[in-house]
Amino acid sequence: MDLATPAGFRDVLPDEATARERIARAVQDAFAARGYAPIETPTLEIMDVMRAGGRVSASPFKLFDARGDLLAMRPDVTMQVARMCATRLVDEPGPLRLRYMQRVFREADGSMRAEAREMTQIGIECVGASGAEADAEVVGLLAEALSLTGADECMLALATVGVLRALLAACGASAAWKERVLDAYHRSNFVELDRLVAEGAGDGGAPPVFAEAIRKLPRIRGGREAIGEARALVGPLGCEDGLDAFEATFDALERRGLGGRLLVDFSVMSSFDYYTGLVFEAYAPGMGTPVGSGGRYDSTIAPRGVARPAAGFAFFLERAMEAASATGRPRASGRPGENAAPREGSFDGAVDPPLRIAVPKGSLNADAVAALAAAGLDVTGLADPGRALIVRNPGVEYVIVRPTDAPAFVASGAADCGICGEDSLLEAEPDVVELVDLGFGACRFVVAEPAGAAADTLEHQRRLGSIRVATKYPRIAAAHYARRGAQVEIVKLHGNIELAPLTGMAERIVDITATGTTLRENDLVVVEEVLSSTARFFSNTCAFRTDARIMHLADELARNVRRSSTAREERK
Ligand SMILES: Nc1ncnc2c1ncn2[C@@H]1O[C@H](COP(=O)(O)OP(=O)(O)OP(=O)(O)O)[C@@H](O)[C@H]1O
Ligand SMILES: O=P(O)(O)OC[C@H]1O[C@H](OP(=O)(O)OP(=O)(O)O)[C@H](O)[C@@H]1O
Repeated sequence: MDLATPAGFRDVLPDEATARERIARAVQDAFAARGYAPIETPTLEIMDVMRAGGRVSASPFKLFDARGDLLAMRPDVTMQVARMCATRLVDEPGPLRLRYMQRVFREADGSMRAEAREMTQIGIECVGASGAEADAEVVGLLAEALSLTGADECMLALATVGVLRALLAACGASAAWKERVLDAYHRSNFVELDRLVAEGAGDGGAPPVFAEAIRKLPRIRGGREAIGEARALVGPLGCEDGLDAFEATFDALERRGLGGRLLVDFSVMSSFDYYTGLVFEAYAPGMGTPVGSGGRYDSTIAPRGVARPAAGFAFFLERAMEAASATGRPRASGRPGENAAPREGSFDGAVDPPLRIAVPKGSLNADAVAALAAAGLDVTGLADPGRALIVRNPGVEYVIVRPTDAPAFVASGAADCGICGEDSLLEAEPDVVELVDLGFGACRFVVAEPAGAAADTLEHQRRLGSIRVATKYPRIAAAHYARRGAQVEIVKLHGNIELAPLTGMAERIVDITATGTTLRENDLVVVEEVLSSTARFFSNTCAFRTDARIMHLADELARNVRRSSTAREERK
């Protein structure tokens, strides 16, 4: 008999269970002292209810019940509370102050399979109260709860979603363009945002003043002054929605003594769909994923058509305990835990732990090293590291990775930021901030088949209803064929993809081509274009928000890209 626990699940031993019990009691007591009453929600939830709030976190376990309803083990509790308030609590006079501590079930995405699939969510919802004091109450309680767990070095990043909504509503762009902008915000893809803005009004985009504001907004960050910066950006366009309330909330939190733990960051709204005002996330030093998050979601609870104000948060007990006990990831030098406060954009290494950058080996390596050197980093030893996998220089630490692994290193927080091809990011779909198109490593993804095989491929398709497509990039290939509505069977290979149609293993391939030499030498021809790719500089989401050196480096890299493209233009 195999005595293992299911993947992503674990037993909790007495030591840890005792600590969990103590912390949970302290946190629940603190919530209760503020008038929050306990609730419980079902472990299984109807999928449609979960989806009512927009994007849902992936639940690893779904099943049909005997009535034919599609159920999921809850990945989140907020939508369940919203449902509870819209139904059985609908006639209760507000404000309702509710607290919970429940297990939730999450599917770790792609490369992050080592993550837990069962976690303990502790949260509150405050329904029926609005205004700065209500918002500050919620944020203040998150800070207090995290302190009670021992994770008192957590930083809180705040934003309000009203500004972006107002910009999109007023800009006059096409619905499709606005949808793409929102999607780029959600995916924290600044490169795509820049591209959409550059498209211009002619292609359904926003006129330049609005487009520029939409591009700049997620880059606004700092302390209180960042609110003023946002105001200066969107005020002239009449899009200050929610900023007064946001400022009042910030003041109220400062009055509660939380000023030193607050970051204003308008990219935080990337992660949310159903929020209508304040949004916030809590980051612990050295941890690659947020410990908790929350916000105001006034229109979600709309019983009998009447919206009810609501705000809340949830945090993961396990992550908070990890943040408290440690220390985050092991660091080769510098003291862990020091990188909580937003830091200045310097690389002197005197105070800060070194910035850790994932650098691709292989064909992108030389250009990546050159770009980092041109941005002012000390790249000594990086071009020729021998068998060393980590190169340490003052203020910076390079981890040398296979390009396909770079997204996993950065998304998990094992590296603060990194470089790899856009193709690797598209394939891994990691939760990272995509910051700069570095321009090098240009290649195309194409569908190819042996020259003269078109008729055979068609016949195969006609007889069997699908064809076999070999690729190293199953997600990119599947997305391409899904867009075209064509049925294929994907054969995943790790290299020398061209062999597949030459040996009868598949009819076609989806693969990278740059010079076209490999296709030519193997007598393959391109039958479709899929996408083109260049190298990207990208960042861990928490590191991006708490470490000012990353934006500084992104700015330097982007400036150099612009400089070389201007020089190229001038030479023409
Ligand atoms: N002709 C090309 N062939 C392969 N990759 C290219 C080419 N041109 C540019 N690239 C970029 O370089 C990256 C791959 O680099 P490289 O060939 O060194 O690694 P790999 O061995 O294919 O990947 P891994 O080691 O991660 O499996 C691609 O992801 C792509 O972004
Ligand atoms: O158009 P070209 O300039 O000839 O480049 C294309 C070749 O490069 C890539 O292979 P890679 O070198 O990454 O090796 P792999 O087959 O092991 O992936 C790709 O898979 C092609 O085989």
